Amino acid sequence: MELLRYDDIDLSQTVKRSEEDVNNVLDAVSDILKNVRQNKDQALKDYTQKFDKVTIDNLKVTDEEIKEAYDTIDDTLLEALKKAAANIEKFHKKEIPEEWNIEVREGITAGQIVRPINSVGCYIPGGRAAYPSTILMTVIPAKIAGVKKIICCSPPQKDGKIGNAILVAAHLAGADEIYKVGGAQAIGAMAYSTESVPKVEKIVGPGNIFVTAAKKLVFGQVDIEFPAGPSEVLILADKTANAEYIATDILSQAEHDPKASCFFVTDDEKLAEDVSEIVDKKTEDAPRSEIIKEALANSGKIILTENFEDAIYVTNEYAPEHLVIMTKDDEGVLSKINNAGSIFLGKYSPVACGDYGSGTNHVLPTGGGAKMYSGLSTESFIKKPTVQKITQEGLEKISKTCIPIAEYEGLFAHVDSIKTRLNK
Ligand SMILES: NC(=O)c1ccc[n+]([C@@H]2O[C@H](COP(=O)([O-])OP(=O)(O)OC[C@H]3O[C@@H](n4cnc5c(N)ncnc54)[C@H](O)[C@@H]3O)[C@@H](O)[C@H]2O)c1
Ligand SMILES: N[C@H](CO)Cc1c[nH]c[nH+]1
Ligand SMILES: [Zn+2]
Repeated sequence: MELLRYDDIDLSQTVKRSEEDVNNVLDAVSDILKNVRQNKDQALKDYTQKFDKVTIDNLKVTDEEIKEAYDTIDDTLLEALKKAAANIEKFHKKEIPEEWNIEVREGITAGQIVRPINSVGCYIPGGRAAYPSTILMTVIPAKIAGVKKIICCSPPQKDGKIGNAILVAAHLAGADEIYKVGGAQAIGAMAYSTESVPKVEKIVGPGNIFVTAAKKLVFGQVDIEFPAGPSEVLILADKTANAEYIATDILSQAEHDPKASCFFVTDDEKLAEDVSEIVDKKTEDAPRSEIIKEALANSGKIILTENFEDAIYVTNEYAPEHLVIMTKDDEGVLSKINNAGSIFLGKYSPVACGDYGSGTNHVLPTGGGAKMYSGLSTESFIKKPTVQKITQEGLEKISKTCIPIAEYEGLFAHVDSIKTRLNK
C-alpha cells in the first residue's frame, strides 16, 4: 500500500475519490434513463441483456420463487438473517422521531407530527456480490417508519433469478414486491414507472457508479437519500493498535469494488510500515485479490502524520463512510470527530459487524458526503409536518411581529389575511 507523509501531500487532492468517476458516467446514464422513460419494460429487458447477460421475461419475482428460496436456503444462514434483522429492528425503532407540541408564546402552540413517506424503492446491489444484508438495512427502517408500499430492485444472477438469501431477507423484512432489474435502469424504472415497475416517492440503497449517477439524475423527480457509492473505510490509529486488525478492516472494504477507497492514518511510522506489509501479503492470499489490488492501487493510502492532531484533521477532511478508531483513548478521539458515516470504536469493533448485524445501518454516505449527510435511518422514511394553532389573543400579539415584515416584503395580501381576522 502506498505510504505518504502528510507534510508532502496536497490533502484536498489526496482525499478525492469515486465522485469524479460518477460524474464521468452521467451522460451515459442519462441516455439509459431517457430510454427507460420511453420504452419502459422493453428497455429494462434490453439493458439486462446487455449488462447482466440475462434474458428476463417476467421482471416481478413471484410467490413461488420466494417459496423456493425458503426451501433452498441454508439453515444457518436463515438463522443469521433472522438475528441480524432483530438487531437492526431494535436499533432502528429507537430512531423514530417524537411528535411534540409547545407553547411558543401565549396563545400560540406549535409542534411537529410524524408521518411516513407513502412508497419507497430500495436498490439492492448485485453485480460483484449479492447483498441480502442491504435488503435488511433498507426495508426494515422503511417498515418501522410505516411506509405503506416498499419495493426492491436487484440485478438477476446468470440463471435469471435473484439469489435465495436476497428473496428470503426481503420476505423477512416485509418488502411488498421485488423486481429482477439492476443498474441505472432499475433507478429509472422506480423514478418514472414502467408497465411492471411502479413509480415510488423515494429511492434508497447503495450501488456502483452507474446506480449512484442515476440516483443523482432522478433526484427531483423522486427523493433520494444521498449518494451511497463504492465502499470506503478510514482507520485512525496510534502506536497502541494492532497492525493485523487494521489490515483486515482495509481489505474488508477494498474487496467490495475496484473503486472502493481505503485509508489508514497514523502518527506512528512503525505501525504504518507494518500495516503496509501485512496488507500486501494478505492481498495475495485473498479470494477477491484482483478487486482488492485494483481498489488499493486506485485509492488505498497510508498517511503518516507528525502528530495525532494532524491525523484527526486528515480524518475529518476525508469524511469516511466508515471510521475505525484504535487508540489508547478512543472516546477522547471520538469527541474530535465531526465527519464520518458510521464509527467503530476499539479493536473488537470491525466494520464487518456493522455491515451485517450489530444493528446500525450500512447504507452510508460516500465520496465525502459524510460532511453533509448522515447514513440511512428510520428518519429517512419519515416526514415531519409542523402544526400550529393560534388563539384570538395570540393573533393580536403575533400580528405586531408579522405585519411589519409582510409590509416590508410588499406582500399586502399577507397583511390582509391577518388584519381581516383582527377586525372581526
Ligand atoms: N455505501 C454503501 O452504503 C454501500 C453498501 C453496500 C454496497 N456498496 C457498494 O455498492 C456497490 C455495488 O456494486 P456492484 O457493481 O457490485 O452492483 P450494482 O448492483 O450496484 O451494479 C450492477 C449493475 O451495474 C450495471 N452496469 C454494469 N456495467 C455497466 C456499464 N458499463 N454501463 C451501465 N451500467 C452498467 C448493470 O446493470 C448491473 O446490473 C459497490 O461499489 C459497493 O462498494 C455501498
Ligand atoms: N460495507 C458495505 C457498505 O459500504 C456494506 C456491506 C454489505 N455487505 C457487506 N458489506
Ligand atoms: Zn462491507
